[in-house]
Amino acid sequence: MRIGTPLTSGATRVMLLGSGELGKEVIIALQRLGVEVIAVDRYPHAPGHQVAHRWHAINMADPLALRQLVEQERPHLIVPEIEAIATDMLLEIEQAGLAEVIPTARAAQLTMNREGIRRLAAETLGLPTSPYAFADSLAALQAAIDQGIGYPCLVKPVMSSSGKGQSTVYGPDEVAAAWDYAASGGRVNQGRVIVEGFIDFDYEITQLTVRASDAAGGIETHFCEPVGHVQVKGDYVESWQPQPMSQTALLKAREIAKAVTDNLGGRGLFGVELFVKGDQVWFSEVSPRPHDTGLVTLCSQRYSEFELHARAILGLPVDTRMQQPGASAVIYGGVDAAGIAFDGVADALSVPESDLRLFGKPESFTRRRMGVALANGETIDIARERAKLAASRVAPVEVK
Ligand SMILES: Nc1ncnc2c1ncn2[C@@H]1O[C@H](COP(=O)(O)OP(=O)(O)OP(=O)(O)O)[C@@H](O)[C@H]1O
Ligand SMILES: NCC(=O)N[C@@H]1O[C@H](COP(=O)([O-])[O-])[C@@H](O)[C@H]1O
Ligand SMILES: [Mg+2]
Repeated sequence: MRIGTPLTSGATRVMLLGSGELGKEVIIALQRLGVEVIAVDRYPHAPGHQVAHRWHAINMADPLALRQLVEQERPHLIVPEIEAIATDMLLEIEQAGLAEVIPTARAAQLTMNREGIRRLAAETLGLPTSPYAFADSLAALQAAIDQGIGYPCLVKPVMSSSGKGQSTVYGPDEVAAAWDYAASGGRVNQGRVIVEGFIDFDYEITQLTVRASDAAGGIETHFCEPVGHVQVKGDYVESWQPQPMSQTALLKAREIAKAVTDNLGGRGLFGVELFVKGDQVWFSEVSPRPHDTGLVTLCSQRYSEFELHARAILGLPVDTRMQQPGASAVIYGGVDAAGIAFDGVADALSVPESDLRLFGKPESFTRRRMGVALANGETIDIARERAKLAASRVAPVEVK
């Protein structure tokens, strides 16, 4: 793709729908390639707003507001960064030729709702997943568990991310609480949940997968080294690269990732979430965009997942090489307050081979991800210890 000069009539314009910590890094990568970037989120001064050419705060789930903004800004590419977007309107925009949606409007639509992507993976593509059912009421949820899903199981809103509204249910007396929590925790409350049988995995990975243009004008699939991670309450707290895997499990993981991403199509980076036990691999879900656990690639790869996404969506060549083992550890807000400060940054950065990203979110919540520590080391164990140590030294504090 030819790239113009930002802020002139020939500019290459990219609009991010969602401008959190992941979008912020994509925007920085695009800015470095001379792209004009318009950052959109639901609230002002989102992380990506702070590094874009222009920013807007709108309700991205409102189709008319979305259409109006696209007509006003005329982006060449629209890059969804969160799930909760008016994806019907993205389809209309794509069909009208107003802009290209990354990777495709259909991919955004299928992955915004757990039902779409789960049925595609399990029923259309025949990939191994946890047993699952959908329910629209507490009674239906209880029936699904009784009729086969069993305990323990996970209950999740069909539309949510970062573990919001998700709980693990160990017995019949916990079902009602899980239903209520799911109904309150979805980003767009649909009153519908997925219930999944619990997979007792050895470890879980994100298989970052890139669909990029090749020299012949087709699309080639590239894989990053597997990213291992630890999740607490459905939200990632630590990740590392590479995750050691048996050759059989790695091949299966990549086969699954290829099948899913081939079906979703388009160009860009995907985060394919997989559970692994021995040589067995289950598909969990996929983000058609950079993945939070992939923040580790900011220190472990030659080109981070954000740079790879930027290159792939622009039709440029990619290189998924890992350079050195790395790890990331999340920094939560710890306090409910606006305009917080971070103490201990110097101590954190005195950890060998460490780095930090403080996202600049205007408001902190106890469990809101406000930053991440990164570290390298000769082994993943050393990198993980360093990242955790650096993260633990950063102290978010209220500014009085
Ligand atoms: N069926 C399952 N069996 C065992 N663990 C599970 C299952 N489903 C989810 N988990 C655990 O919960 C985590 C979060 O689940 P999931 O990825 O579905 O939630 P999410 O809200 O989409 O999170 P994110 O947006 O951060 O990817 C998983 O990474 C895994 O650790
Ligand atoms: N697992 C998905 C994920 O990590 N998404 C990232 O979190 C942001 C929302 O954060 P917020 O909830 O703190 O506003 C999103 O914009 C995206 O960058
Ligand atoms: Mg997930």
